[in-house]
Amino acid sequence: MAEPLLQARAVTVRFGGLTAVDAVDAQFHAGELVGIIGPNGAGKTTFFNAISGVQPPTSGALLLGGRDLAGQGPHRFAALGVARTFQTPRVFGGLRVVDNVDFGLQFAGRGRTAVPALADAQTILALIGLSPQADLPASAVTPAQQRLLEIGMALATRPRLLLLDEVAAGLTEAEVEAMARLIGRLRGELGLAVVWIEHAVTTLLRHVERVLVLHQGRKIADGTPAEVTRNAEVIEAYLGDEVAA
Ligand SMILES: Nc1ncnc2c1ncn2[C@@H]1O[C@H](COP(=O)(O)OP(=O)(O)OP(=O)(O)O)[C@@H](O)[C@H]1O
Repeated sequence: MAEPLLQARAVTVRFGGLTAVDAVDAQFHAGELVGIIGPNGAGKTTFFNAISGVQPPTSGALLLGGRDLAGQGPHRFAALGVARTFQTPRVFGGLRVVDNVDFGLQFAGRGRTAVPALADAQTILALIGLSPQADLPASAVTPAQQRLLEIGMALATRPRLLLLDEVAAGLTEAEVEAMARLIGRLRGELGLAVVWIEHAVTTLLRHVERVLVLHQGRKIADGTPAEVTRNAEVIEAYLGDEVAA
């Protein structure tokens, strides 16, 4: 198999006496759609923070393009093709929707792209279905549209690896399905690797091809949805009997 886009080796994040992420090994390859699940407080967001430069790991390595980026900031990760969204969308409410995407275009400092769908802010808005809202202030669009906009801002940095943190939280069933279809297209049409944290496990497992399970900071499983839902430790820690049945 080709070299992974990003490889986490024994990544550990401690906050005082609490080990939020405990020696997690993981690798993500080009074009993969991977889910991350686990109970509240399992360390999912902290792991994302570590692999996007938001939270320097206490120990461990983060290999991108053969370099260890552990301890570097988000700009470095963005410049090397890692983009992420946050649990609470971080859009600039006073700026127009299109200007928010423009901000993303400038953030990673990448002037060119080989991907026509990411050529400029208007094209990115068309991809995520927000062209009609282009000139509205970001604060005026719906919560679901703000989540899409945050994905647009992340796409504007021209990533190779896109990290999505609960982008379907609080959406209606129809919106969740639309979001899942968009995520599938980002992977399918743009060839991005997408790693997706979501509490809506049943939806997630229907769409991803591999899933990592975190529990108390440790990775307790890493496999296909079918493998993970049969895993005794996962069932005990998280899924319960109904998903296993
Ligand atoms: N900045 C911080 N300072 C101290 N403790 C933190 C910090 N960030 C996270 N934690 C703790 O680390 C642990 C893991 O939190 P994290 O948010 O990564 O879990 P999660 O799996 O994303 O949870 P959720 O599904 O509820 O979002 C929790 O016990 C949390 O309270």
